[in-house]
Amino acid sequence: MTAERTIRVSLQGHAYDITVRPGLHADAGAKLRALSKAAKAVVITDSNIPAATVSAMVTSLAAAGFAATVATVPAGEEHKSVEHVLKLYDQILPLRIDRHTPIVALGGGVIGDMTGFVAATILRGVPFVQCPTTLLSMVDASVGGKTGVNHTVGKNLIGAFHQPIAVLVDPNVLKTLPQRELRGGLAECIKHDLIRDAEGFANLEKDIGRALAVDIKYLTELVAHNVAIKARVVEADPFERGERAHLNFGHTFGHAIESISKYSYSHGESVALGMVAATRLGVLLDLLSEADERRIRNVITAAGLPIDGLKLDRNQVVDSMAFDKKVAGGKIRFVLLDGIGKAVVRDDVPVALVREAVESLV
Ligand SMILES: NC(=O)c1ccc[n+]([C@@H]2O[C@H](COP(=O)([O-])OP(=O)(O)OC[C@H]3O[C@@H](n4cnc5c(N)ncnc54)[C@H](O)[C@@H]3O)[C@@H](O)[C@H]2O)c1
Ligand SMILES: O=C(O)C(=O)C[C@@H](O)[C@H](O)[C@H](O)COP(=O)(O)O
Ligand SMILES: [Zn+2]
Repeated sequence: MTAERTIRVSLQGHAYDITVRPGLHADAGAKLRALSKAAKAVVITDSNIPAATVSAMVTSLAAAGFAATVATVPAGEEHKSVEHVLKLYDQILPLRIDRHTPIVALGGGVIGDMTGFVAATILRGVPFVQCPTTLLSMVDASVGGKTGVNHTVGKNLIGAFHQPIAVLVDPNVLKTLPQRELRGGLAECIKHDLIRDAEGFANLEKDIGRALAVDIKYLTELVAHNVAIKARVVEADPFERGERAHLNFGHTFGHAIESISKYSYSHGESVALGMVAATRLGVLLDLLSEADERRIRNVITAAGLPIDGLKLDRNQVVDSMAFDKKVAGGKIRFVLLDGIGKAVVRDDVPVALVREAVESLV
């Protein structure tokens, strides 16, 4: 049996545990009961989450004395919108919840971000629990309290910071996850090691095949490793006033690609391409060696993620980067690598080099 791992996110007034164990969702109700006396709970999920995963959660909540209602949105990034948040309010408000009623996010990052936003805004704020079901949401999206939705102008442009009261990760649910989604999660794992952990990156180069083979023991360790990296960054800078921007490595290019492609590139695929472009920019600025660039391209390829073949209007991609939330004083702030394991932020990158980096994706 794989041991339970607990990673504390120590935020003043908003501390919580991330618990990781195969089979954990059977105990989700009991874990939540230790944090809440509420009589009701609401589960938000999407139309692709296997029925068995949803009913196991409802059963676990009921066994702990929660009368649970399920609210469902259609699956897909294109539904991460204000319109679907309104539909969730329509489903939840008639249930007569109160300010203590916990809302459970059961799904990938789309569900986690939307549920967090609903929880931040309904009745001016109710508690919520992250029960991530994709690798991407286990290693990244469920932690740190960034919640929100997309706008036609760009990714995640509407939202709020709202921390969950617990993150409950059951890696067994990854057995039903499509391979494309598993690969997407590896993009954020690669990102975490690139910005903070050179040794972790070397381990990932060696072991990435175990993730793709859905080795649950390995995936449990991988999730624990990644959430520990993310938790330390979020603790140091919960509202992204400084070093939290490092978690955006690959996202300035990535969000532009995701949005311009109308989400035909998934978040993980867009971040992979974004990391390739940001890596190229690092080489062009003499921060990173070509040998390190080869290692990065190789591990992204080994994860089954794209490094080129971009079929989008390059000017549109560059233009869309102006909507990045890290823009300050009209300047785009790029997260770059100053070697593997170390991130830096630069706001002095010539646009010609940005274009060259985007060209390298074609
Ligand atoms: N808040 C954050 O810090 C943060 C971090 C990273 C990404 N994100 C956001 O997360 C989103 C991407 O999340 P994602 O990659 O999880 O995508 P997703 O939520 O769209 O899930 C991908 C697909 O997998 C399906 N699925 C989920 N779990 C499943 C399971 N166990 N079995 C079978 N199918 C399953 C979903 O229904 C969906 O169709 C983006 O919107 C991104 O902006 C947020
Ligand atoms: O938690 C963070 O901080 C991140 O940047 C994590 C990213 O992986 C994630 O995609 C996040 O939603 C991006 O945030 P945004 O502020 O650039 O919209
Ligand atoms: Zn991301």
